Amino acid sequence: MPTFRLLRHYGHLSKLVEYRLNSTAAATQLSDINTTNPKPFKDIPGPTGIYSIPKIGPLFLLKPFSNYNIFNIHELLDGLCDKYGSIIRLGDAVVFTSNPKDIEYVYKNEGKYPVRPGLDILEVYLERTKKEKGLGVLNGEKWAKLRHSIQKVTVRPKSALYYIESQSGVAEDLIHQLRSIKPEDLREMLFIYAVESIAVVCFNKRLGILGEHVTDEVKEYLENSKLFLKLSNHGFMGFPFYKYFETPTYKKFRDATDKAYGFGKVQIEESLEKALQMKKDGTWNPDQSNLLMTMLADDRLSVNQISSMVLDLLVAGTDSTAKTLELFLDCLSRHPDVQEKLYQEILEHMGRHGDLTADNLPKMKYLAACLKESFRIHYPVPVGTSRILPHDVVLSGYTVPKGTMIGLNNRRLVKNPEYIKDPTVYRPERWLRDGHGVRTEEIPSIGLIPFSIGVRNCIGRRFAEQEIYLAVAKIIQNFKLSNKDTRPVAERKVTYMPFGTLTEQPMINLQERP
Ligand code: HEM
Repeated sequence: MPTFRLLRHYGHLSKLVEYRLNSTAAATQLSDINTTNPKPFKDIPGPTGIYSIPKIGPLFLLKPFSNYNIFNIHELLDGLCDKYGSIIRLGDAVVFTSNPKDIEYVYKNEGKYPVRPGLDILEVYLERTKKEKGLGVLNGEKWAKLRHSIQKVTVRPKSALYYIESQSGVAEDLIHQLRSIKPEDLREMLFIYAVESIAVVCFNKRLGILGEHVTDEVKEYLENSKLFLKLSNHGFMGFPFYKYFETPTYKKFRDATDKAYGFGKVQIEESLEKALQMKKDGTWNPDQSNLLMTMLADDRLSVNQISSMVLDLLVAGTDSTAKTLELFLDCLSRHPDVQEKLYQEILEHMGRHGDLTADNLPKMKYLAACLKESFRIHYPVPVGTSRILPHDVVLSGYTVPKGTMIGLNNRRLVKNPEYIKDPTVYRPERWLRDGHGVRTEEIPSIGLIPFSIGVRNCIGRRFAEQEIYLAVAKIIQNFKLSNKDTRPVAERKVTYMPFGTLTEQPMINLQERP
């Protein structure tokens, strides 16, 4: 998610309570909705007393009044669901639901221009520095226009396959690096891998940062992009003073973002120069996927908009993928049986030394099942996505007024024994289909949607999945993973910053296969 897109959707209770939109979008009237006599909003179960004070009540659920903050908000929500059920109301403007029917209903009613709660600190930064807003910050028609231009080259099933060969080279370099690293360096290495891999898509070139000698410039970029993510999270909590003056946190955020953007900008300028030259010379083959060229060919987009969009993808596409990889490898390292089965699939389709290709990737069904199960055990985001609808809806029999922030709690849904057998067990087989295309276990189709669905779903899904498959297939082809920590996967604590990451460093041992 675009990292900051994700940041936009989750938690931010102080911000969420502000949302009551007066949308003019075409509205489905309550009378259209399949419900009779819905109960009023105020009857939705949830914490009462000070917690239900309009606007500020939900803030009392968080630090310093409790042990919860934006990083462990999933634990707060779990506790509330245990107490109140699948739909809960927080204060006067926030609802979370893990009822699959509600989730489906919200997506069906999200409208042409779905709205997610925003990440204001980034928006404030972009406005103050007079930078173009990317997909991460836009809404309405402006969002739709930009989305339309970019999704042509990102969401088609084959979009990512165009890059598979170059990204496979990045995975090869990762293996080389993994041969000599200590377990405690794995997290950093996966982050660098994710940057290098998405850069292939964004700039049509290798940055060359997955090498022995990482330059100071690259180190600075890595540090600042991490700081950017971390501070974006901090910006969520409490009253948004940064909107009115430059608070110390805002200043740190501003400096980190300036530097992270600065690095990306240099890359973009170089790549744009080449792309413009190709356009001039007529040497660009439009059948060849080239994100920058496709955007340049769209006269409706300015060069500044293109730059900001590419930066959006770069930032959004790194931490998300790196953290998912980390959680996935941690699951595999605790399940030698699963690893062995996956290794056999790799031998069958890729061979002992071969690569993942556009031909054999679709055959790797077990690999895909393993990733799905990893997403289920450690949902990548603390809830799911969220929406602010332009009209009233009825969820779980209660009226939910327009403008309410509706958190779709898919994370909770895919851990609920009502819908998933043995939810704490890592069992990729549950995602496999039999010869008739039927899943071995019945699972609600709306349950596991880590990239979300609908017109505002994750634009980078194909790239993220491909980068993860490339890395994991190569890692399992070359190493046996083990873990000194023998706790079951479901007991591993995850912190959301904003993507799920192991609270304790992953301590995975990589043993070279003979
Ligand atoms: C495992 C990795 C990833 C996960 C779990 C993830 C998840 C998500 C989710 C849940 C959303 C919100 C969708 C919604 O509200 O309906 C989202 C949006 C988005 N993601 Fe990802 N994402 C990942 C990787 C990426 C990558 C690699 C890129 C870029 C190449 C990317 C770019 C975006 C963008 C630009 C949006 C905003 C789309 C919009 O608002 O139109 N994501 N992502």
